[in-house]
Amino acid sequence: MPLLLHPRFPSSHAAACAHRDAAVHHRDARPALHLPELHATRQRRNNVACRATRAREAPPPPLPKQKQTVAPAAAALSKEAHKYFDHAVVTVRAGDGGHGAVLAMPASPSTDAPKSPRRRSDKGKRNGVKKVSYKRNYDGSVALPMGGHGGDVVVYADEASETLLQFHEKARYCAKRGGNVGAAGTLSSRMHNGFAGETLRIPVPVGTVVKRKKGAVLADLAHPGDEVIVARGGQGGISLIDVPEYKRRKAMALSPNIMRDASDKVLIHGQPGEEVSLELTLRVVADVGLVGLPNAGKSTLLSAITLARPDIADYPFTTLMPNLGRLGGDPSLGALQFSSEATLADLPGLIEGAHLGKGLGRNFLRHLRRTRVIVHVVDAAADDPVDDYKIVRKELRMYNPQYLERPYVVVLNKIDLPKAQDRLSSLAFEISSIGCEECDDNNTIKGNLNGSTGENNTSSETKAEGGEKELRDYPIPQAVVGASVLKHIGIDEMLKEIRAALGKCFDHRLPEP
Ligand SMILES: Nc1nc2c(ncn2[C@@H]2O[C@H](COP(=O)(O)OP(=O)(O)OP(=O)(O)O)[C@@H](O)[C@H]2O)c(=O)[nH]1
Repeated sequence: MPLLLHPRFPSSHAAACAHRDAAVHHRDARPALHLPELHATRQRRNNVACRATRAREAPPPPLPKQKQTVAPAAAALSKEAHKYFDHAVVTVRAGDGGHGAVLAMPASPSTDAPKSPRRRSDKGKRNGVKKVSYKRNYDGSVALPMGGHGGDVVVYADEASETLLQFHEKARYCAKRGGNVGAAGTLSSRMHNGFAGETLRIPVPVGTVVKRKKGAVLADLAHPGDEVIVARGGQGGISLIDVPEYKRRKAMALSPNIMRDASDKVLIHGQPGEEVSLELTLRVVADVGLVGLPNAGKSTLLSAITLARPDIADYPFTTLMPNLGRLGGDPSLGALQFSSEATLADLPGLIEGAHLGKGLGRNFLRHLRRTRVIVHVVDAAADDPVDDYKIVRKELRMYNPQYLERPYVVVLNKIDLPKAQDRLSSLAFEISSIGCEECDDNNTIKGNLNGSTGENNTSSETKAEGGEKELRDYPIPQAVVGASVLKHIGIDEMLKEIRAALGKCFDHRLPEP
């Protein structure tokens, strides 16, 4: 008869005895050493001891290394948040399944018991023993309790969350395991499944792309409330009935889950939860992206037309992380036309070579990906505003040529300064001439210039040799407006043009009138 193992009667004693016997046997079986051999062995032992002593004498230098690795990371997080806010790698582990149990059948009433006269209170009892009613499966077999399912791990887009910085402080998250089947012992109708482990929900900013590390993209959480299960909890273990062999046939009629031998015990163990490493990348979700060289006045523009209050200062790279602001709907338009608010993202200033990562440009450029309209801010009082304009356009093109296909408005800023005021019209003309009015691509939009004819350019003539498109092969701006966002000059005109560009993008989503 096969040996039936039961958790209530562990075989640890037997195992210990077997281990001791084996040890004794092993000692006895060791061949006797002759004297020279014995001497050599002692010598070897001494050598080892000496080496060990020497090793202990010179311990590896401990603390300074730890300081170097841990402390700067924490300091860097607060000082250089812009390097970390939009990318993080985390490891998540779902909960293990809870364990099932090995159960015994309840004792059957003794056939030898003397028969006593049946009373009213004995209703439902057979020979004085209460008849047990078990929970049943669909097929009629007795439902044995299962270990609880391990908790899943879910990542969801939360509007209250803004950056991924917290994942640099804590990079490992574990869900709870499922509960074990509470009662081992005798099968009864009151037994419950183990409790399911709670789902671990991890909030991330809206716009986070969740990807397996070095693997496939799992989800793009572009809208508030979007969520994805990234790791599934382990299945709970099943329970088994342990009955002696002579009772098996009867027990099998009740349930097929009869324990046969020790190897069945693995079935009662819950499955381990999934563990995955995830790469989280934040791509800002905004309808409008503000681009331009450092110090052009992008943050000032954002604070002039929205309630956002970004840092503004007279030195480049004041903005290190995208700032978001909400643009109210245009009250002059009907509710259906454009009542919804649009989000504006003020991106850090771009410099020449940004597409190659200069000034962390690549990190910022990727935040334009979801924008529909680009507002290009140019400092009209700078030495060469047209060149500044071209530098930024070229960087956009080299990072992602599709950025140049999007409708865009050029804001010639700082016209309160005399230098800018004098050359405003010539600048507007020059900038609005760089591009083609009707480009080949389907997704380009016919330009709407303030006085520009765009005569100088025809796309067929200006295509660069070798097939790569030049700036003039991309659409001209929707509008070029002069403004002083600091002094609130030309703000209405600018807003009108931004809304017009946005309106064109939203038009195709509006319901048919
Ligand atoms: N005279 C004048 N100064 C302006 C105007 N707009 C912005 N400025 C000034 O230009 C400087 C830079 O402005 P910011 O808004 O920080 O420029 P930014 O483009 O966001 O700069 P980065 O953060 O480096 O990308 C600040 O000193 C502003 O006060 C304007 O219309 N007129």
